[in-house]
Amino acid sequence: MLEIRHLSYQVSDESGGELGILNDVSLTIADHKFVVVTGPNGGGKTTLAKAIMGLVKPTSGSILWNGEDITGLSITDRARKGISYGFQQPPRFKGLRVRDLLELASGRQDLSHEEECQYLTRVGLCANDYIDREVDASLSGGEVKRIEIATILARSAGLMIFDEPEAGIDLWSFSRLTETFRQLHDEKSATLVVISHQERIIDLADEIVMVSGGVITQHGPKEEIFPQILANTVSGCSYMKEA
Ligand SMILES: Nc1ncnc2c1ncn2[C@@H]1O[C@H](COP(=O)(O)OP(=O)(O)OP(=O)(O)O)[C@@H](O)[C@H]1O
Repeated sequence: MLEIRHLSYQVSDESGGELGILNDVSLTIADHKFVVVTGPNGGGKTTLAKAIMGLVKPTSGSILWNGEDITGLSITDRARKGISYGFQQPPRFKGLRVRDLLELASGRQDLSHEEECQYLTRVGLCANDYIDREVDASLSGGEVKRIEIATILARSAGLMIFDEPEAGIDLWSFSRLTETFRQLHDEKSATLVVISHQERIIDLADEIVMVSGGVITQHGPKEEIFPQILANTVSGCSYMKEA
Protein backbone atom coordinates (compact mmCIF):
# COMPACT_ATOMS: atom_id res chain seq x y z
CA MET A 1 0.00 0.00 0.00
CA LEU A 2 1.16 3.53 -0.79
CA GLU A 3 0.33 6.20 1.76
CA ILE A 4 1.05 9.86 1.23
CA ARG A 5 0.51 11.94 4.35
CA HIS A 6 0.26 15.72 4.40
CA LEU A 7 2.87 16.11 1.69
CA SER A 8 3.98 19.63 0.78
CA TYR A 9 6.65 20.89 -1.56
CA GLN A 10 7.51 24.56 -1.58
CA VAL A 11 10.07 26.47 -3.58
CA SER A 12 11.25 30.07 -3.41
CA ASP A 13 9.54 32.33 -5.89
CA GLU A 14 11.16 35.23 -7.75
CA SER A 15 10.32 37.75 -5.02
CA GLY A 16 11.89 35.57 -2.34
CA GLY A 17 8.54 34.30 -1.07
CA GLU A 18 7.34 30.70 -0.89
CA LEU A 19 5.53 29.03 -3.74
CA GLY A 20 3.52 25.91 -2.88
CA ILE A 21 3.82 23.33 -5.65
CA LEU A 22 2.17 20.62 -3.50
CA ASN A 23 0.06 21.67 -0.54
CA ASP A 24 -0.82 19.18 2.19
CA VAL A 25 -1.51 16.28 -0.16
CA SER A 26 -2.78 13.07 1.42
CA LEU A 27 -3.56 9.97 -0.61
CA THR A 28 -3.80 6.23 0.01
CA ILE A 29 -3.54 3.71 -2.82
CA ALA A 30 -4.29 0.07 -2.06
CA ASP A 31 -2.23 -2.77 -3.53
CA HIS A 32 -2.75 -3.68 -7.17
CA LYS A 33 -4.98 -0.74 -7.93
CA PHE A 34 -4.78 1.04 -11.25
CA VAL A 35 -4.89 4.75 -10.42
CA VAL A 36 -4.87 7.49 -13.01
CA VAL A 37 -3.66 10.90 -11.85
CA THR A 38 -5.02 13.63 -14.05
CA GLY A 39 -5.67 17.36 -14.00
CA PRO A 40 -4.69 20.60 -15.69
CA ASN A 41 -1.16 21.41 -16.88
CA GLY A 42 1.00 22.67 -14.05
CA GLY A 43 -1.30 21.20 -11.39
CA GLY A 44 1.46 19.26 -9.61
CA LYS A 45 1.10 15.70 -10.98
CA THR A 46 4.71 15.20 -12.05
CA THR A 47 5.98 16.76 -8.82
CA LEU A 48 3.85 14.32 -6.83
CA ALA A 49 5.19 11.37 -8.84
CA LYS A 50 8.77 12.58 -8.45
CA ALA A 51 8.27 12.95 -4.70
CA ILE A 52 7.14 9.31 -4.51
CA MET A 53 10.23 8.22 -6.49
CA GLY A 54 12.56 10.42 -4.43
CA LEU A 55 13.47 12.79 -7.26
CA VAL A 56 11.92 15.71 -5.35
CA LYS A 57 12.50 16.20 -1.63
CA PRO A 58 9.26 17.29 0.04
CA THR A 59 9.30 20.24 2.41
CA SER A 60 7.05 18.38 4.86
CA GLY A 61 4.90 15.28 5.13
CA SER A 62 5.70 11.63 4.64
CA ILE A 63 5.44 8.76 2.17
CA LEU A 64 4.95 5.18 3.29
CA TRP A 65 5.33 2.15 1.06
CA ASN A 66 4.03 -1.13 2.48
CA GLY A 67 3.96 0.47 5.93
CA GLU A 68 7.58 1.66 5.81
CA ASP A 69 8.40 5.37 5.89
CA ILE A 70 10.47 5.91 2.74
CA THR A 71 10.48 9.74 2.86
CA GLY A 72 14.20 9.92 3.64
CA LEU A 73 15.32 7.13 1.29
CA SER A 74 17.35 7.69 -1.88
CA ILE A 75 16.03 6.92 -5.36
CA THR A 76 18.21 3.80 -5.47
CA ASP A 77 16.86 2.51 -2.17
CA ARG A 78 13.30 3.15 -3.31
CA ALA A 79 14.01 1.30 -6.55
CA ARG A 80 15.34 -1.62 -4.50
CA LYS A 81 12.05 -1.60 -2.62
CA GLY A 82 10.18 -2.04 -5.88
CA ILE A 83 9.25 1.50 -6.88
CA SER A 84 9.86 2.55 -10.47
CA TYR A 85 9.13 5.70 -12.42
CA GLY A 86 8.97 6.45 -16.13
CA PHE A 87 9.82 10.04 -16.96
CA GLN A 88 7.55 12.31 -18.98
CA GLN A 89 10.63 12.93 -21.13
CA PRO A 90 12.98 9.99 -20.66
CA PRO A 91 16.74 10.49 -20.73
CA ARG A 92 18.97 8.90 -23.39
CA PHE A 93 21.95 6.74 -22.57
CA LYS A 94 24.72 7.13 -25.11
CA GLY A 95 26.87 4.03 -25.24
CA LEU A 96 24.17 1.72 -23.90
CA ARG A 97 22.12 -0.51 -26.15
CA VAL A 98 18.45 -1.32 -25.64
CA ARG A 99 19.49 -4.86 -24.69
CA ASP A 100 21.84 -3.49 -21.97
CA LEU A 101 19.08 -1.32 -20.48
CA LEU A 102 16.69 -4.25 -20.32
CA GLU A 103 19.32 -6.42 -18.62
CA LEU A 104 20.15 -3.67 -16.13
CA ALA A 105 16.46 -3.10 -15.40
CA SER A 106 15.70 -6.78 -14.86
CA GLY A 107 18.85 -7.28 -12.80
CA ARG A 108 19.54 -10.40 -14.86
CA GLN A 109 22.38 -10.87 -17.26
CA ASP A 110 20.91 -14.14 -18.43
CA LEU A 111 17.81 -12.48 -19.84
CA SER A 112 17.02 -14.51 -22.97
CA HIS A 113 16.61 -12.94 -26.41
CA GLU A 114 13.02 -14.15 -26.29
CA GLU A 115 12.33 -12.35 -23.00
CA GLU A 116 13.97 -9.13 -24.19
CA CYS A 117 11.89 -9.20 -27.34
CA GLN A 118 8.69 -9.76 -25.39
CA TYR A 119 9.23 -6.58 -23.37
CA LEU A 120 9.71 -4.57 -26.56
CA THR A 121 6.73 -6.15 -28.26
CA ARG A 122 4.55 -5.17 -25.30
CA VAL A 123 5.25 -1.50 -26.04
CA GLY A 124 4.66 -1.87 -29.76
CA LEU A 125 8.29 -2.04 -30.94
CA CYS A 126 9.51 -4.64 -33.40
CA ALA A 127 12.12 -6.23 -31.19
CA ASN A 128 14.67 -7.29 -33.83
CA ASP A 129 14.86 -3.72 -35.14
CA TYR A 130 15.66 -2.23 -31.75
CA ILE A 131 17.39 -4.70 -29.48
CA ASP A 132 20.92 -3.72 -30.58
CA ARG A 133 20.25 0.00 -31.10
CA GLU A 134 22.07 2.48 -28.93
CA VAL A 135 19.75 4.60 -26.73
CA ASP A 136 21.13 7.84 -28.07
CA ALA A 137 19.91 10.83 -30.07
CA SER A 138 19.32 8.64 -33.13
CA LEU A 139 16.11 7.35 -31.54
CA SER A 140 12.95 9.42 -31.80
CA GLY A 141 11.15 10.75 -28.71
CA GLY A 142 8.37 8.18 -29.07
CA GLU A 143 10.89 5.33 -29.44
CA VAL A 144 12.83 6.37 -26.33
CA LYS A 145 9.57 6.68 -24.44
CA ARG A 146 8.52 3.14 -25.37
CA ILE A 147 11.95 1.71 -24.61
CA GLU A 148 11.79 3.27 -21.16
CA ILE A 149 8.36 1.76 -20.55
CA ALA A 150 9.79 -1.63 -21.64
CA THR A 151 12.56 -1.27 -19.02
CA ILE A 152 9.95 -0.56 -16.33
CA LEU A 153 8.14 -3.75 -17.35
CA ALA A 154 11.45 -5.63 -17.14
CA ARG A 155 12.03 -4.28 -13.63
CA SER A 156 8.89 -6.07 -12.35
CA ALA A 157 8.39 -3.40 -9.70
CA GLY A 158 5.63 -3.52 -7.10
CA LEU A 159 4.77 0.12 -7.77
CA MET A 160 5.00 1.35 -11.34
CA ILE A 161 4.56 5.06 -11.98
CA PHE A 162 4.21 6.21 -15.58
CA ASP A 163 4.25 9.91 -16.43
CA GLU A 164 2.13 10.56 -19.52
CA PRO A 165 3.04 7.31 -21.28
CA GLU A 166 0.93 8.38 -24.25
CA ALA A 167 3.11 11.43 -25.01
CA GLY A 168 4.63 11.27 -28.48
CA ILE A 169 3.37 7.76 -29.18
CA ASP A 170 1.57 6.96 -32.42
CA LEU A 171 -1.94 5.55 -32.48
CA TRP A 172 -0.91 1.96 -33.28
CA SER A 173 1.71 1.77 -30.54
CA PHE A 174 -0.68 3.46 -28.16
CA SER A 175 -3.24 0.69 -28.69
CA ARG A 176 -0.54 -1.88 -27.90
CA LEU A 177 0.43 0.08 -24.80
CA THR A 178 -3.10 0.36 -23.43
CA GLU A 179 -3.47 -3.40 -23.93
CA THR A 180 -0.23 -3.89 -21.96
CA PHE A 181 -1.57 -1.72 -19.13
CA ARG A 182 -4.75 -3.75 -19.14
CA GLN A 183 -2.77 -7.01 -18.93
CA LEU A 184 -0.55 -5.65 -16.14
CA HIS A 185 -3.66 -4.72 -14.19
CA ASP A 186 -5.24 -8.13 -14.78
CA GLU A 187 -2.07 -9.86 -13.58
CA LYS A 188 -2.48 -8.04 -10.24
CA SER A 189 1.26 -8.12 -9.59
CA ALA A 190 1.80 -4.37 -9.29
CA THR A 191 0.17 -1.14 -8.22
CA LEU A 192 -0.08 1.16 -11.24
CA VAL A 193 -0.06 4.93 -10.96
CA VAL A 194 -0.39 6.52 -14.38
CA ILE A 195 -0.35 10.27 -14.99
CA SER A 196 -2.48 10.75 -18.05
CA HIS A 197 -4.94 12.95 -19.89
CA GLN A 198 -5.98 10.17 -22.25
CA GLU A 199 -9.53 8.92 -22.06
CA ARG A 200 -8.53 5.39 -23.09
CA ILE A 201 -6.07 5.19 -20.20
CA ILE A 202 -8.49 6.82 -17.76
CA ASP A 203 -11.00 4.19 -18.83
CA LEU A 204 -8.70 1.42 -17.52
CA ALA A 205 -8.50 2.95 -14.04
CA ASP A 206 -10.03 1.68 -10.83
CA GLU A 207 -9.65 5.14 -9.32
CA ILE A 208 -9.04 8.66 -10.55
CA VAL A 209 -7.09 11.30 -8.65
CA MET A 210 -7.54 14.86 -9.85
CA VAL A 211 -4.63 17.19 -9.00
CA SER A 212 -5.00 20.92 -9.53
CA GLY A 213 -3.28 23.90 -7.95
CA GLY A 214 -1.05 21.58 -5.89
CA VAL A 215 -3.92 19.85 -4.11
CA ILE A 216 -6.09 16.79 -4.71
CA THR A 217 -9.44 18.17 -5.74
CA GLN A 218 -11.14 14.82 -6.39
CA HIS A 219 -10.38 11.17 -5.69
CA GLY A 220 -12.64 8.18 -6.08
CA PRO A 221 -13.80 5.34 -8.31
CA LYS A 222 -13.56 6.03 -12.03
CA GLU A 223 -17.29 5.55 -12.47
CA GLU A 224 -17.91 8.38 -10.01
CA ILE A 225 -15.14 10.84 -10.86
CA PHE A 226 -14.88 10.65 -14.64
CA PRO A 227 -18.43 11.91 -15.35
CA GLN A 228 -17.78 14.76 -12.90
CA ILE A 229 -14.57 15.73 -14.71
CA LEU A 230 -16.37 15.74 -18.05
CA ALA A 231 -19.24 17.79 -16.63
CA ASN A 232 -16.87 20.31 -15.02
CA THR A 233 -14.92 20.65 -18.25
CA VAL A 234 -18.07 21.67 -20.06
CA SER A 235 -19.58 23.82 -17.29
CA GLY A 236 -16.27 25.62 -16.75
CA CYS A 237 -16.28 26.84 -20.36
CA SER A 238 -18.96 29.36 -21.29
CA TYR A 239 -18.59 28.61 -25.01
CA MET A 240 -19.26 24.89 -24.42
CA LYS A 241 -22.23 25.69 -22.16
CA GLU A 242 -23.84 27.81 -24.84
CA ALA A 243 -23.17 25.29 -27.59
N1 LIG B 1 11.54 23.48 -8.78
C1 LIG B 1 10.53 24.26 -9.19
N2 LIG B 1 10.62 25.60 -9.13
C2 LIG B 1 9.60 26.40 -9.51
N3 LIG B 1 8.44 25.93 -10.01
C3 LIG B 1 8.31 24.61 -10.10
C4 LIG B 1 9.32 23.70 -9.69
N4 LIG B 1 8.89 22.43 -9.91
C5 LIG B 1 7.65 22.55 -10.43
N5 LIG B 1 7.30 23.85 -10.55
C6 LIG B 1 6.02 24.38 -11.04
O1 LIG B 1 5.00 23.68 -10.33
C7 LIG B 1 3.89 23.47 -11.14
C8 LIG B 1 3.55 22.00 -11.17
O2 LIG B 1 4.46 21.32 -12.03
P1 LIG B 1 4.26 19.81 -12.46
O3 LIG B 1 5.31 19.48 -13.46
O4 LIG B 1 4.20 18.97 -11.25
O5 LIG B 1 2.82 19.89 -13.14
P2 LIG B 1 2.00 18.79 -13.94
O6 LIG B 1 0.65 18.72 -13.30
O7 LIG B 1 2.76 17.52 -14.04
O8 LIG B 1 1.86 19.49 -15.37
P3 LIG B 1 1.77 18.90 -16.87
O9 LIG B 1 0.39 18.33 -17.03
O10 LIG B 1 1.93 20.13 -17.73
O11 LIG B 1 2.87 17.92 -17.07
C9 LIG B 1 4.23 24.08 -12.50
O12 LIG B 1 3.67 25.37 -12.56
C10 LIG B 1 5.74 24.12 -12.50
O13 LIG B 1 6.22 25.14 -13.30
